[in-house]
Amino acid sequence: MVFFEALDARIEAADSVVSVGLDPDPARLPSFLDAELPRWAFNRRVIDATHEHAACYKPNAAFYEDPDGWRALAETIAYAHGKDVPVLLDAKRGDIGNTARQYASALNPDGLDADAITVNPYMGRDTLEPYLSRPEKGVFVLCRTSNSGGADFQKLDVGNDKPLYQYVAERCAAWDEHDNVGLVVGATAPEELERLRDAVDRPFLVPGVGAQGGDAEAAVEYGLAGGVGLVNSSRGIIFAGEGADDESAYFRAVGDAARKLKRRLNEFR
Ligand SMILES: O=C(O)c1cc(=O)[nH]c(=O)n1[C@@H]1O[C@H](COP(=O)(O)O)[C@@H](O)[C@H]1O
Repeated sequence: MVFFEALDARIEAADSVVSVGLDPDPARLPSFLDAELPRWAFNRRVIDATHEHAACYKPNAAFYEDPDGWRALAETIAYAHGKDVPVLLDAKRGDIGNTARQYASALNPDGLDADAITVNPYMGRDTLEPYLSRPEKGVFVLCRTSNSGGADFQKLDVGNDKPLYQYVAERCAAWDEHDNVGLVVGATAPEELERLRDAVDRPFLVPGVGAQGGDAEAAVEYGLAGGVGLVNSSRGIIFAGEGADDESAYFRAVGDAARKLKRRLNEFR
C-alpha cells in the first residue's frame, strides 16, 4: 500500500492526527529505568501508553546516533509496527545521490524498516530521488521549519513576492510522481502554513506544538489536506510524567498528554 493510504487508514483507526515524537534525551530519562537499553525501555513504555492515540511515531535520529542507540531505534520501530502504528524516521537527510541511496536504506525491511523519512531539499532533486522513487514509503521535505532561524533563508524572496519555502513546496509537489511526498511546515509559523496550504495540495507534517508553543488550531486548519496530515509533539508528550512519584504515574501522564493533544486537535478537524 502506498504510504499516505496506510497513514490515512491509521488516522481513521486511531481517530487521531497526533505524531508522537520519540526523542529520548538521555539527560531526561526517568531514573527508575534500570535497563540495558534505557532508550528502548523508555520508548516501549511510551508506546504502550500512547499507541491508541498515535497516528504515527516520529523518532528523531539525533537521539540514537551511537551503537546502543541504533539498537534502541530498531527495537522501537519494530515494536511500533507491532502496534500497527507507522514510523516516520526524522533524519533530515540530504546528500549526493550515491550517499543518499545508502541513507535511504533506513527504509528497507532489512534496514531500520521505517515507513517514511524527513529530508532536506537544499541539495536538489537528485538527492531526493532515492526516497521519491519508492511509492510505498513517505518522504517529508523540510519546507518552512519551526525554529527561529527558519526565516533566515526560507523566507527569502525568490521573485514575484514568492518566498523560498513556497518555491520549495511547489517544486517538491511537482516532483511527486508517486503521491508519496509531504511537506514539513512548523506550527510556529501559522501565516506561512496558511499560505502553503493555498499553494500546494500535499500532506503536511506540522511540528512545533507543545514544547515550542506553536498554534494547534492553525496546525489542524491548514495542516490537514483531505484529512491526511500529522501534528507532532515530542517533549510535550514523552516527558509529561516528569515529577510523577512512580513509574505507573509517569506513563499514565504520558498517555494522558497524548490523549489530550488528540482531543484538542480533533476539536478543529
Ligand atoms: O522535521 C521535524 O520533525 C521538525 C521540523 C521542524 O521544523 N521543527 C521541528 O521541531 N522538527 C522536529 O520535531 C520535534 C519537535 O520536538 P518538540 O519540540 O519536543 O515537540 C523534534 O524532533 C524536531 O527536530
